[in-house]
Amino acid sequence: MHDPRSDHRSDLLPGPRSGPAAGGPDAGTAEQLPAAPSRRRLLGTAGATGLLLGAGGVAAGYTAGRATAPETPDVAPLTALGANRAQFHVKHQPGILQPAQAHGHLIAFDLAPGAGRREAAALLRRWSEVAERLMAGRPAPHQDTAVSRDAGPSGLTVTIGFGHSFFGRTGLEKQRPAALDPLPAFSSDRLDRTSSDGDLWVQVGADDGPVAFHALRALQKEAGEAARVRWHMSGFNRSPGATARPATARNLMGQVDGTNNPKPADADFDQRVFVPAGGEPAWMAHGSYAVVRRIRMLLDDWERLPLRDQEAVIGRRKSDGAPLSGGGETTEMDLEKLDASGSPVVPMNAHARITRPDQNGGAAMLRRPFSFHDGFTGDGAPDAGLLFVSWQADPLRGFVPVQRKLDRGDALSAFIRHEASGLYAVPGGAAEGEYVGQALLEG
Ligand SMILES: C=CC1=C(C)c2cc3[nH]c(cc4nc(cc5[nH]c(cc1n2)c(C)c5CCC(=O)O)C(CCC(=O)O)=C4C)c(C)c3C=C
Ligand SMILES: [Fe+2]
Repeated sequence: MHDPRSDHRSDLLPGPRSGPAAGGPDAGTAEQLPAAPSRRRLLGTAGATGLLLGAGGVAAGYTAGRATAPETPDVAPLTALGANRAQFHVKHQPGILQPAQAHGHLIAFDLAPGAGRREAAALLRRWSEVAERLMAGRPAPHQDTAVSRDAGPSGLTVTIGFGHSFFGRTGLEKQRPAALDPLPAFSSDRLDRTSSDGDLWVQVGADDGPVAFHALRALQKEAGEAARVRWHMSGFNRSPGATARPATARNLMGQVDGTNNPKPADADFDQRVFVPAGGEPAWMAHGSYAVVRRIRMLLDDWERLPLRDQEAVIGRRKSDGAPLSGGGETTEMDLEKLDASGSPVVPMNAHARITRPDQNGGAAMLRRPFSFHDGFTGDGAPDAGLLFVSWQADPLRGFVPVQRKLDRGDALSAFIRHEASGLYAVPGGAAEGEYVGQALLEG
């Protein structure tokens, strides 16, 4: 029997392409609502009972490999993209292990004055219901706007986390994880506090723009009187199918970005990314900590840089992401290799050299970013860059040591600016009949 709680790869969906998070072939087995031909059969014969997809038994509380048809039996058959469905009731919340989708929204809320633990619990219950329904391709529970109708779930994921300030507002200080202590200040920070932090954080991703917007709007409306939007950012990635073969994503500087992400098949993947079952605090079992940074790219400066210099900044070739020491994209970087003049082929301040776990006491994180573009500044420069989202079991053993190192001498830092920051505790997935964060709010 395949136990979804013993193997997080059962949480994974296959994207139509590989992504920085799931690492392509390592993305694991997947479930999809059937694409066009088999969906016809689904609608004709299996609609009420659902269709068994993929192998596997059911661990108590979590969804097995079973998907039910969206409640729109009159619509035309879905494409593979539209039919792609992530499960809500899984060990790790959706939106961590799946390849980053084409459309993303990051949104933070503050609890309204007077709202406390009771209101927060009711809100998390409502958000969980919205997420579960929309991720299954069903309408929102209240006054659905039809924005995503006909599109299927399109790989929609909703991920919910708690910021440092949430615990004071709800009288749950004793439950606040030490790992949520504010990030240290970094010398390169240029942070706008109004678009940083927040009591609650939600990540929405989908491979269809209206599907992502629909979910974002439904969640915002369900916040009702309990919480108000503090900040919102939207981002994007390449659309599934846009490249001829699954390829690691490129960022807006044109670099192949995500090559050396930890892979779910790595022996230490879980240990690096997720809080273990017996970890502290208990309500964070199977959860993870998300570091969010809005990093503006100074693209005018970057694009003026000759290709050779751009490659030296990262330590990898721009064409295919291969290390400057030779080989292909996935070849191990040779840090010792010298050129004819005796200098390291991969410069000492190259970003891909100094971010490596072996240069940072083993510190590692799963990067699952979105690009952003929010127009142009007064001088015509694009307000564009990376919505950097990293996932780790402990930020003090993931993001913090690496960012400290980058702060001291990263060749990339001349071309980027950290403009907003957040750190959130993202609990494990909700079991069937439960809501996200229930163990915290009712524990
Ligand atoms: C503190 C963590 C990191 C920040 C902030 C960060 C910003 C950032 N990175 C790129 C582009 C690339 N990063 C690459 C590798 C890489 N970056 C980090 C961490 C941060 N990056 C890590 C841990 C790694 C992997 C190191 C390793 O194990 O080898 C690469 C190379 C390809 C890859 O492995 O992904 C690129 C390219 C940008 C543009 C950016 C801010 C805008
Ligand atoms: Fe990086």
